[in-house]
Amino acid sequence: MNLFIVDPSNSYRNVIKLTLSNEDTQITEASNGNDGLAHLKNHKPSAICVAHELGDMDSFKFLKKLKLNKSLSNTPKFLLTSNSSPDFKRQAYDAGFTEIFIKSDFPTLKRALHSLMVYATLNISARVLYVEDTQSTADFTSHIMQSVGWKVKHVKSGEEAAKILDNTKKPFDIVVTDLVLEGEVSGIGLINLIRQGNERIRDIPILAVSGWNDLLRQVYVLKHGAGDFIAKPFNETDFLARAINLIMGKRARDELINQQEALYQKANIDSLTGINNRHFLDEYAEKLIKSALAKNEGVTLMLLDIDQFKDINDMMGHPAGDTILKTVASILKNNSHSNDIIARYGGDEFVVIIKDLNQQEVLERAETIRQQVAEAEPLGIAATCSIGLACHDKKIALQLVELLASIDQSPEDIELNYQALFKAADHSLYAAKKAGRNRVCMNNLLNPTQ
Ligand SMILES: Nc1nc2c(ncn2[C@@H]2O[C@H](COP(=O)(O)OP(=O)(O)OP(=O)(O)O)[C@@H](O)[C@H]2O)c(=O)[nH]1
Repeated sequence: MNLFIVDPSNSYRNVIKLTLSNEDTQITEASNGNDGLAHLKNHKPSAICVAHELGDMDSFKFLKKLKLNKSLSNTPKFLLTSNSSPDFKRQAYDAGFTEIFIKSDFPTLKRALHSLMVYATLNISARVLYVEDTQSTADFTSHIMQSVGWKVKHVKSGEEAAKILDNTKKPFDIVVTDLVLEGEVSGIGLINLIRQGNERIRDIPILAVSGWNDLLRQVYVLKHGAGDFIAKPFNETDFLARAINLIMGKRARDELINQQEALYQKANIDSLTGINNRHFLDEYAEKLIKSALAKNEGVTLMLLDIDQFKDINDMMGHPAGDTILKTVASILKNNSHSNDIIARYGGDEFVVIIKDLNQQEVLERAETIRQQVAEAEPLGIAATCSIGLACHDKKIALQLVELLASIDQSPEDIELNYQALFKAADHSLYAAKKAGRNRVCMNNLLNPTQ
């Protein structure tokens, strides 16, 4: 960023240079108004800082003369003054200064210049869906966006825009829409379509453009979900600043979502196998089982343990053991339904919670898994597993309720929860191991094996 300072005080200019020495800012300077104006005839800095007393003129006169230079009309002009009286400040704003800084308040000046620098060096690329029915306005605005390197898709109606949003694979960074459009869908209609659309489009920032600069309409448009509003005819810098703010805001939100997702993954996903970990299981299994039991749905807890895994590790090495763990996880995934929970409980032990299958179906699923593990032989290594099941199936649940009723008890009186199912499945697993491994055992809670 280039900063131009006009101040007669050599030492003050040096202090500013020192203050901004850590920023990526080139500073040029002049010590009086005429030298400053002469310099600015051939240079276009990113911002101009002017002291009030310039020796040969004051800052108001300086600014008046500077206004003749149209190429600087969009350049921010800052007044550096020691005069903090409200009247003086008002005069300075009336004269056209963008912002006023108290000379001794270096931190505030530094923050303002830092923001300006971030913005000036912001080289964002963007895909824009631009909806405007008047060709001349569309040409002018498209040119503004294309001149900063944005890719603009221009259409004239809300219907065309909706179709493109539906079909496009790569999402747009922003939708810029006029309120009056060709066809039946208005700009506000399009905003509603986007905000109430599918999850791929409903968060796209929207900049609404209108020929009517009327407050009620602005508020109405913002309430419908536009991120900002700009009235025609607009200034190029104003338009781009609003569009960039919307795009950057969306990017910041997306980054936050990605960070949350990464945190979730770290906390709940087993890094070796990519399936849920014990933390996730402890958090959600109880809720899932409780809700299944409350609705009298069947629920099964499957506990799978690789047989003599320690020997495999010892003989084939830890990395080979890891491959077996990954193979078992993918077999479990391939045999699961979307609402099952699959987790690596720890070491070579896996848990699957299955909803609403009867005993026979659960046994068949477990048997398939056992067989596939035995046949997989990753890296040519034979491995088997033992599976313990605790099945609380629907029919049994009803029998249980009847049984409890006959002894004057209700289902709430018995502890049928995650811990109980886990314990029962663990008994089954123990039974499977004891009976020689590579087999499935079931414990139906009403007829425990132990
Ligand atoms: N490769 C690998 N091994 C692991 C990992 N986590 C735990 N283990 C090993 O898994 C083995 C688990 O063995 P155990 O469950 O005690 O017993 P086992 O050899 O499987 O015998 P049974 O269960 O009685 O059939 C231990 O040797 C652990 O060191 C891991 O992430 N990768």
